[in-house]
Amino acid sequence: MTDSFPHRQTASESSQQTGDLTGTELEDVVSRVLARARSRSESASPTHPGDDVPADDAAASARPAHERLGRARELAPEDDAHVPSDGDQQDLAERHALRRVAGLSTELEDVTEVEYRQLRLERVVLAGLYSSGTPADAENSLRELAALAETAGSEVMDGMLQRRVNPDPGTYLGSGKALELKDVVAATGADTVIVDAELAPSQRRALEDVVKVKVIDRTGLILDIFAQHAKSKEGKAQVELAQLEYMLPRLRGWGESLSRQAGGRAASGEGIGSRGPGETKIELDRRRIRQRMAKLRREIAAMKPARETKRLNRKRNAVPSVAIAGYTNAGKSSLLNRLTDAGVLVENALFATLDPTVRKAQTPDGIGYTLADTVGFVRSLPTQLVEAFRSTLEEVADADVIVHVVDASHPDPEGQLKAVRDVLTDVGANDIPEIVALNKADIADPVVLARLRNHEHPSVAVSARTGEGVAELQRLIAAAIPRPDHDLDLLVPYVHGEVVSRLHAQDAEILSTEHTPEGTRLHVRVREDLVGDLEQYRTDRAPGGAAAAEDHPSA
Ligand SMILES: Nc1nc2c(ncn2[C@@H]2O[C@H](COP(=O)(O)OP(=O)(O)OP(=O)(O)O)[C@@H](O)[C@H]2O)c(=O)[nH]1
Ligand SMILES: [Mg+2]
Repeated sequence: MTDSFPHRQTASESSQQTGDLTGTELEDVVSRVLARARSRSESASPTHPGDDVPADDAAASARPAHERLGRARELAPEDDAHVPSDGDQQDLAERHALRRVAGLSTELEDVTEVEYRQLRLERVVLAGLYSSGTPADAENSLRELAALAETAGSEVMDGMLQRRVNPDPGTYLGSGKALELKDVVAATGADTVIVDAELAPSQRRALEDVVKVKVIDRTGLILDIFAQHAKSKEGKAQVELAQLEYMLPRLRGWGESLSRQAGGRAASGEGIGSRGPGETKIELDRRRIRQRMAKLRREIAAMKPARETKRLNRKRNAVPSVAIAGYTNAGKSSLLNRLTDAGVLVENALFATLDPTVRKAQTPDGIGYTLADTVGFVRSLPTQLVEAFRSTLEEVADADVIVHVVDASHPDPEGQLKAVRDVLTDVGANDIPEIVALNKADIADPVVLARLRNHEHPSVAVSARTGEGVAELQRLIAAAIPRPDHDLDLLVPYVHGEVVSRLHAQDAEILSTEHTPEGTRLHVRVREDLVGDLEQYRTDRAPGGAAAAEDHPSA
């Protein structure tokens, strides 16, 4: 049917005129990107798109690895099996129990709800441009977009890439490609197009006018995922703020497509949705959005002190802090679970973690430290989100050591390393000592692992799944965290036995212990904050310290 359209040229014609990929190149890329979507629609699963784990994936893992790589995934080419070290994945059950059901809401309570409803995704077609990079780069980016779309709960029907030096200022894609996209949309029955870029509001509108379905961009999609996943009060507020910020300049466009959706009813002026927002309404909405944003900013600012206090407390007690950072789906939460038995949510989805967890951990020689899980990073993380999550990311900026987790089985681990480092630089965390954990070593290509190990120092190949390399990672962490550095000789009278137990509990390195008639003699290394408390027991600097201790027994 599409062949009858004059703009559908043969591959070679079109590549001469618009600089598209050649026919085979394009076929190649798209077929690889969409292999999974296709295999899924062939299996014609009657269930909800999000519930398709069993049959499909079992079949996929039975196929040879090179075929499985064709899955439209940044996601692992694997089932979602959990290993015991993942702990109880209660959050996962909860998340899966709550699925979106489209089109249920009928009444709009306030303007923000309009936007949320606008973003509800179902069957989507992806579209991207590639200018300077290789086809492989473009393919990776489109794969990632497919994974993001799936994480947001939609089904990817098809994808298109156009080779073009600069985006079309009007419709982003060239006008011919835009029409072609319209055909693909019609042929697949898609209701949404997702563009792999941040579109200017006018581009989004113009493209929407061509393809006749809703168009959203990468930023809108990521914001949508964050909105679905945020759980804590602060996380929710931050995401809403980012969404509103993103929406504000685009308000007019949303309003228009909304009134278009209302269709005939709007024209005949009856019933719900008939009052398409006119200019005045939009002005009003803008003001309400600004007010809401101001309120959210105040709320977030008010939540900050609690976090700050906690962090300062940790600093005061000088417990070393380690932050786990890395690209989304790299296995950060899995690794945290491995290192601490935390039972943090692990999911083969992008941005599973939005509410960072801080856990206690210990080096093999018993030095305590905190280990913080963080929000995953992604290429071109929307600036609105970097802003909104700055306080979360500050947790990283404040760490003594960063464990940078990379998915070594990913097609472009170097690109992920760079994307993460860009954000780290953004939040001022670039000079913190970094340990690179090359995760998923169980399924990674040994050649890639070797290449990464050569370039990244210090680095270690690990598998959160099998536990391989985790002991080595623990050793690297132990070597990197600040150690207690005050060397003291103590004599603690037996009546003050609690001091000795406190030393054991409090991250002191106890180098020697000797029981003498006067009390316990210890040679220890402690952190600054303990030195004052121990002054009265010191035999190295304060001669007669033991006697002093008798005079002023500590509480
Ligand atoms: N084969 C293999 N899979 C792993 C390994 N580590 C994690 N995974 C899988 O990778 C997926 C993502 O793991 P998570 O721990 O949720 O990743 P994350 O970095 O916390 O992801 P976000 O929170 O979404 O940013 C899950 O399906 C894990 O089971 C590993 O060492 N080997
Ligand atoms: Mg996580």
